[in-house]
Amino acid sequence: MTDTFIDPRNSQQFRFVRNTFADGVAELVYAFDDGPELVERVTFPGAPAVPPEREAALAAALRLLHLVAGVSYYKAGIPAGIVVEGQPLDEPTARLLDALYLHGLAEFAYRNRLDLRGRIAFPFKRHATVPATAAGLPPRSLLPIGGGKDSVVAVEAVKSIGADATATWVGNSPLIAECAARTGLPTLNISRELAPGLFELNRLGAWNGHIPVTAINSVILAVAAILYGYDSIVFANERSASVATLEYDGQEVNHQWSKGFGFEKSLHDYLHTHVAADLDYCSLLRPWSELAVTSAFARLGAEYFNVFSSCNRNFRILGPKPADRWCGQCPKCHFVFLALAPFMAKPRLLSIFGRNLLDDDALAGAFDALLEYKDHKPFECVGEGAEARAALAALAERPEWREDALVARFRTEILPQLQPDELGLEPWLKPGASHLVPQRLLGALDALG
Ligand SMILES: CC(=O)N[C@H]1[C@@H](OP(=O)(O)OP(=O)(O)OC[C@H]2O[C@@H](n3ccc(=O)[nH]c3=O)[C@H](O)[C@@H]2O)O[C@H](CO)[C@@H](O)[C@@H]1O[C@H](C)C(=O)N[C@@H](C)C(=O)N[C@@H](CCC(=O)O)C(=O)O
Ligand SMILES: Nc1ncnc2c1ncn2[C@@H]1O[C@H](COP(=O)(O)OP(=O)(O)OP(=O)(O)O)[C@@H](O)[C@H]1O
Repeated sequence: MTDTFIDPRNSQQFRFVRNTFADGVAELVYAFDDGPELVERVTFPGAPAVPPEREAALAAALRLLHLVAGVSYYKAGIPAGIVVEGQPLDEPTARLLDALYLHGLAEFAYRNRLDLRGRIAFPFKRHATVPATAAGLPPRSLLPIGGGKDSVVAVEAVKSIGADATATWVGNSPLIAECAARTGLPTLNISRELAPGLFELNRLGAWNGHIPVTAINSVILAVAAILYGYDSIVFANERSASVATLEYDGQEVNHQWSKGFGFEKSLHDYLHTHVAADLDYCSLLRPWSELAVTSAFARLGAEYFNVFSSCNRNFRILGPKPADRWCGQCPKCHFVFLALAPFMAKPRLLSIFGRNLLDDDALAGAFDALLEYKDHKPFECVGEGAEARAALAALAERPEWREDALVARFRTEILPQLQPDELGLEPWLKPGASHLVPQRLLGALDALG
């Protein structure tokens, strides 16, 4: 092993070296060729010793975490070779990872003009895997909190049926901590420290870009569920997250790929067969569009209006964070402002954002992209173009909004080009059929209807 980093774009192999777990700290170790080790640490506070019937599940969840979290490091070099030290993977594990790395890095590949098709192939040995058994997990849920409207809506729905649940988040965001405290639920904060070597590799000119962070958070929560004893992990990923940002050269690029239903179903099934038969993974908001979620948030979220934020710039590890909770400049701020506007009193919305984003001519291009007018949807966690158009069409009819610069522009320039029967708000408020919410929590799903 050498001790100096070189540009990983010249490497031949990405190696999953080992993972260890002691005193509540998981160490996930990677390397390019025989270069320095990259060590990510995830700390589970006050982790108890697991009972014997959960040991196999914990080992399987930690191994999966090692494999999934590797995507942050693999992307730095994308070498042709992938080596997994230790016990060979079985075919279903390799397939899960192939899909995650290919689709979860699709935006990264598109923006760096790379083609990862045919390049990512996790090695596996064909052998029969003994299916995971039940780990004796008690009936309580981990509710991930992201600081924004989606998790608030899911939390309030779960609270409404009195289910036993813990508000959980990964990382050290004070904003998320404040939202979690506001839920009134018990809380669990898991720390995650990326390998410092990744930033050194970035300085050396490594490939860089977006990664499927929800997949990583999901598997961190799977480890937590086994460790602390929870039978379900209940995310707040809406239906709209499954819709691609753009398509090119016969493939879809979805900024939110690991928030989509395809990944949810794959991980749900994998956890049952390979980790613990009694561990459920689902998204409570899966049947709902972004507009249905903002409508529910306007109804259920008043307690959070002065603490929540959907602006992802708050959650940077390195880059500058906004002075206020909403930067007002990113697509996420623009979309959430627009999606809340039909459901919230205008003065309330302006007090949350500090200004009227729809009365700012300079933002015309930004809102056009949200509408998929002259541009594709931005690479951000935003709803479908059609729901953005429905929201603006609704505002165009409201006296308090219709004269604001961008609403007036929409009325005169864009609306005449659209089909009136495709602009209704109501269809967006109806649930879709697909979800994986377990029986015990179905009442929470009903609470949103
Ligand atoms: C907060 C954020 O949006 N960050 C994205 C941004 O990174 P930036 O350089 O501006 O800041 P940092 O977050 O401090 O990242 C520093 C470097 O570390 C890499 N990195 C970070 C976390 C991680 O888990 N793995 C990593 O490798 C990162 O690449 C930087 O080099 O731009 C980056 C490049 O496009 C994005 O990768 C950063 O995104 C974060 C991983 C992140 O947490 N983003 C979520 C807010 C996010 O995008 N969520 C999506 C869900 C996507 C999914 O499929 O799960 C969403 O809400 O739609
Ligand atoms: N740091 C985190 N730790 C654990 N879960 C997270 C974290 N960040 C986001 N999540 C979860 O990932 C899912 C997607 O995040 P997303 O940012 O869309 O949700 P949100 O912050 O609740 O709402 P918004 O769309 O308003 O930002 C949600 O279930 C959220 O709780």
